[in-house]
Amino acid sequence: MTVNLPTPAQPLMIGTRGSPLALAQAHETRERLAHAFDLPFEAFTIVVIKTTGDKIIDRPLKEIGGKGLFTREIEADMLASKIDIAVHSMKDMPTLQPEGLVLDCYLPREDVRDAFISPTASGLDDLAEGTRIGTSSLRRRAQLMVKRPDLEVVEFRGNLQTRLMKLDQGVAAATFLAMAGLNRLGMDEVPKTAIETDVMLPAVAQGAIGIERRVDDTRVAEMLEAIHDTPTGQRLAAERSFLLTLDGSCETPIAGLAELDGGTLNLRGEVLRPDGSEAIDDAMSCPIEDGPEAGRVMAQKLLAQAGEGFFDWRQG
Ligand SMILES: NCc1[nH]cc(CCC(=O)O)c1CC(=O)O
Repeated sequence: MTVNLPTPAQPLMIGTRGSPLALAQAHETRERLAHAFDLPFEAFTIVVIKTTGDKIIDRPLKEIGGKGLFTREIEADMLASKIDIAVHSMKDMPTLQPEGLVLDCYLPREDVRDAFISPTASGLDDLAEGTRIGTSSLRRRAQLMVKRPDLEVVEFRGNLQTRLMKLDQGVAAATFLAMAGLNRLGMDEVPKTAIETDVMLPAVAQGAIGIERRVDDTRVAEMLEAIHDTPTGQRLAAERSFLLTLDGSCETPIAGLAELDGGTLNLRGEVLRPDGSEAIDDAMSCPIEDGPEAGRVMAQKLLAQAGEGFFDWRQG
């Protein structure tokens, strides 16, 4: 290793959002880097950056619109060299990064499944007709409507803690959260049931943390190589290629998951109408290195199958 390592006097600046989950992910990144290079924690500074998505919490995300609601300010600070790396939930990341930035470092992926959260019900089949379910995710709403069109969905924004509080207040009887977030926060006491991926296919990149950097920062590139998890990178390459070809945005219910089995990559994908009136899915297997191509091909197949009109509700 020839790089100039950071020191407490000249720390590596780690940018992150300020939510408890974002902070936990930034701390995990710092721990992994400190461990990999035998550095004290003081060689890293965690910088909390407030994004547009954090500032507006009283409206559904799809009404605010625009890509990168949770990333724009962080990326601007990185381009201005106020921070050196940014830690992101890959699920929330646009498929393309701004000029000058690159995302090619992933930490080992957490549980990819969604969790069913309810203080009273044990699962989707355990809910009376008309029960209110809280979610702000178009994907989860659409997938829920496929299985239980009789339930009522209410908009549920805010961070994990806020959503759990809303359940306690009876705003809804149940909600969905990613298992990954609950695990990373050590929230073992939350009443949850993991939903298998054949029942609810997760969002592309769910459970994965990505670390973004400036393209020309070779020192940081070398450091990040030491903590990069190759299997996670291979899976996300396939999933994000699928998403990119579908042109997925926040207005599009899309699910996708790649899994590795020896040298084989198994990819599943799904597109839905927001009201759950139609869902189209597909699965493919290929050698791991062909994952991105499989993602493209599967997206094109789904687009062809969906046909004219399927995406008409998609705005812009
Ligand atoms: N959209 C918010 C978001 N972004 C990442 C996670 C969870 C952690 C992850 O999937 O990596 C969550 C919350 C949730 O879906 O429960």
